[in-house]
Amino acid sequence: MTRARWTAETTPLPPHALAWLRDRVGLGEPLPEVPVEAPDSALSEDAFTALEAVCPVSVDAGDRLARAGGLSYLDLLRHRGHGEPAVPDGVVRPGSPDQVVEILKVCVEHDVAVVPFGGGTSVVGGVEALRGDKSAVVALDLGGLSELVSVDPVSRVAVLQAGVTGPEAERMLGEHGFTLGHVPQSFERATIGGFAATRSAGQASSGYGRFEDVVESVRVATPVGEWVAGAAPASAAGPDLKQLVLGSEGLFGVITEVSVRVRPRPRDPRYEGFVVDGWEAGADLVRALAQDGALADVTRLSDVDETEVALALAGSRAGVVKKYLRFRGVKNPCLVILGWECRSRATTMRALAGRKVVRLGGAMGKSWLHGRFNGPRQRDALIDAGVCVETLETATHWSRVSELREAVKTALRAELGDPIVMCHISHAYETGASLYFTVLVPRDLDDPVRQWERAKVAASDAISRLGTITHHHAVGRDHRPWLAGEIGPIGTDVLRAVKDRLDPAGILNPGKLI
Ligand SMILES: Cc1cc2nc3c(=O)[nH]c(=O)nc-3n(C[C@H](O)[C@H](O)[C@H](O)COP(=O)(O)OP(=O)(O)OC[C@H]3O[C@@H](n4cnc5c(N)ncnc54)[C@H](O)[C@@H]3O)c2cc1C
Repeated sequence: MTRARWTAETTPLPPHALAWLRDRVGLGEPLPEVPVEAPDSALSEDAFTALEAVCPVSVDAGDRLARAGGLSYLDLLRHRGHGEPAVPDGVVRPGSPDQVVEILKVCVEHDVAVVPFGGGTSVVGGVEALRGDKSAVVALDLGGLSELVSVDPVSRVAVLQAGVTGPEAERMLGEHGFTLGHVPQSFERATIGGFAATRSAGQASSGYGRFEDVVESVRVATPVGEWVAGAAPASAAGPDLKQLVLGSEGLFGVITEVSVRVRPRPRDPRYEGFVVDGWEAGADLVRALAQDGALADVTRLSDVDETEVALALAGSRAGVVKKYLRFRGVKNPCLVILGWECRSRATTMRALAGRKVVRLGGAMGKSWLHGRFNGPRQRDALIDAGVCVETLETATHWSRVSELREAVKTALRAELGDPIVMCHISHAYETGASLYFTVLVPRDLDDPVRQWERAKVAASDAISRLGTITHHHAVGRDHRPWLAGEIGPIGTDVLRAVKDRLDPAGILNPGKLI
């Protein structure tokens, strides 16, 4: 596993995409890759021996570097030698929930901080190996908790261990005829425990729900013992404590098992492309679908910039599509992708009737489906080509969606000059929607780290004025400065009180969330 790239093999950008980038964005200089070294491990011999008595532990430099941070743009730069990665002093690999409980006891005893590490796909510094005030820090790699524990086909509930990855969950559930339907763009690497710890949202969230919507219960190892939260499909037995664990980002305990609602595998999934004229018309359309109960499982609206890029990257087909759209009188094309897996296509199509929507058909839908995981790979290629590329996300109410989109674009332009800022809605609700931004700008070779840090602060200030600091990437270390403003001092105190009760020694994931 490498932290510097999404996959071992490079996926080069096609020549037409490179030519378009050079023309529209301008390419920076390729970044020289500087070898990164791990500092010596600070794990004491006593701590190492006590941990090893429970499960395998490694202090190998390669193992530690492979778990030094997540996969944000700045993480990737650090692993190419620009900026300092926080490297854990050891990697601990439990094989069962009971071993996790034991490890936490040992870490309390030996003053060792613990960073739960699922797929390591955090883009907000959630898996930074920060030591806090402890003598050492270990990455708790949950890859060994990789089983489907049980399936209840009558209730349609399955129990999965925390380290199961997205593809493995689908493979194992598929053998029973079920799907979880949770497919974020990080699907290939991210884990069930990570989805739960960050309240993740998949691409078909309008149909299957966000991850917290599918969780029935969680099994959590805490430094004060094991805790199971959630007992029934619905309950009025006080506040929903499992919701306190969901989104706790490894600060309250280590999630070892998650019981989830599953659905029969879709028999005839269908994805189609449409185009509307202009962002406002598109946002109105998605709002109407959400408020009339007519959303497709996958409902995505790209703004003009994102649509332009999608068409530019599509190569030769783009010319034909553009010609057709001109013929249909579309001046500002905004691409809409709709996909039906469990919801009714007929309901959506009835709601579309009478609206000014151009149908591009199944080929465009299929093209989105085939490219749905390309983002991370293309990001590697873009970084190689001298581009600063990163994403931002938020959610807000419908009445503020367009204002927030403009505010983020303005903030980024003020910091970055003339970047391309693409935006899409990928998760829609009756009362509002998420906004997801992708930023492309030639990388500043003198100080590539500071270039993005400044832009991120400006964009986050704009986001937090008008929406939530995060819709699905979570808080981690990077969004922490904005959380208190969103939840207020009492909210912060509540989280701190829970943390103090469950983790009195403060070993779990220091420096994140609160
Ligand atoms: C290219 C890319 C695309 C992405 N797309 C999406 C997307 O579409 N939707 C989305 O929601 N997110 C997305 N993300 C963000 C990220 O993938 C999610 O936050 C994901 O849920 C993290 O899962 P993970 O297993 O990789 O967790 P990690 O990155 O390993 O950990 C994330 C946080 O959870 C904690 N944690 C992990 N496992 C446990 C556990 N078992 N118990 C307690 N705490 C734990 C960690 O300490 C950390 O704070 C994307 C990231 C990348 C790099």
